[in-house]
Amino acid sequence: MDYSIEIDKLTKIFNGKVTAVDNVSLKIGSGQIYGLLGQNGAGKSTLIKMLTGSLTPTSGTAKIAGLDLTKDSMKIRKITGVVPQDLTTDGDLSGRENLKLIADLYGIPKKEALERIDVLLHMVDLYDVRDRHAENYSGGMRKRLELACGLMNTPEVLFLDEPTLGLDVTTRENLWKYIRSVQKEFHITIILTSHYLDEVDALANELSIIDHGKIIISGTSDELKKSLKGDIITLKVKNDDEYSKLEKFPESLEIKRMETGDVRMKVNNSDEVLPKLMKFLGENEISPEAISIRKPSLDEVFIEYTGRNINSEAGNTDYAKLMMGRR
Ligand SMILES: Nc1ncnc2c1ncn2[C@@H]1O[C@H](COP(=O)(O)OP(=O)(O)OP(=O)(O)O)[C@@H](O)[C@H]1O
Repeated sequence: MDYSIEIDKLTKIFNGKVTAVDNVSLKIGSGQIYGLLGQNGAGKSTLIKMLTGSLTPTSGTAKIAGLDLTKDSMKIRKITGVVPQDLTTDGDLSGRENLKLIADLYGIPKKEALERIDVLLHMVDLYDVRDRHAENYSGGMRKRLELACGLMNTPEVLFLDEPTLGLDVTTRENLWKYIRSVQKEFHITIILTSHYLDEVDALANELSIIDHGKIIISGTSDELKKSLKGDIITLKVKNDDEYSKLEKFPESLEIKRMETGDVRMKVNNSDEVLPKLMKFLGENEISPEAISIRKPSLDEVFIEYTGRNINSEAGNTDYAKLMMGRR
């Protein structure tokens, strides 16, 4: 396989204390959208900043399109595009002026720059508002302008750091359309960081889960889901005694207690197992406050490998929940 990015034991320790990226090794194939999925503070931005040359690694190496991160940093800047988390475009300039500014920074000849600006403005559907000040764009339009800026130097590799952060659901999904079309039109490799499971699931051909600076698991979304080998039943039990009794349930393939105190049980087929579980609960006088059943999904993968929900505040609203009403 042809690799766009080869990372070898990359580490970043801030102030000799905070290990933001911890010994990461990863190979990313050319021409795909690769997702780096992790909670806030997991180390995604730090990894991207090292790969794009804005942070020096504490140790380790990486190659971008065959170029060495430490030796060829200038060349790497020329062949990579970055759309950072924060807005970089100037609100006092129009969309077109912002793109012109980037073209000047890259030293792109004027005629070529003007042609490319038009192509990009059409691509992100901003051509009609090209002369409007960027500060008057909506959140989604502004992000699309950022995307176009990241493409101005026709990069081989494009880094998108939390591209839809802070956007509403509809605008996020709309932006996904543009990200897909960029990858399709330009055949470039896109590295996308996100803490939105649905985003990574929808866009990435392959992904890695990053937690506390480490890569926990990598693969396609389907591979990761299949690795769960079964359905998950989560029970909110009252105490250790109930947990000990539950451990004896014969149909359970695996059972563990989460940081939240919930019990997570893996079973082959929840449809068949559930009636048996209900009988077992009754016979053993276990009365959980809630039971939820989940088929393999990317959020389940995240919980399985990190022990936590990716967005604890979001709660469990996504899941089919079976409440038992015994509060
Ligand atoms: N310049 C810095 N100095 C000290 N610590 C830092 C610095 N930058 C990041 N960190 C720490 O490194 C860890 C990883 O941060 P990073 O921004 O890479 O995470 P992230 O996964 O991108 O999250 P987010 O999306 O919220 O930015 C965090 O603990 C963060 O506080």
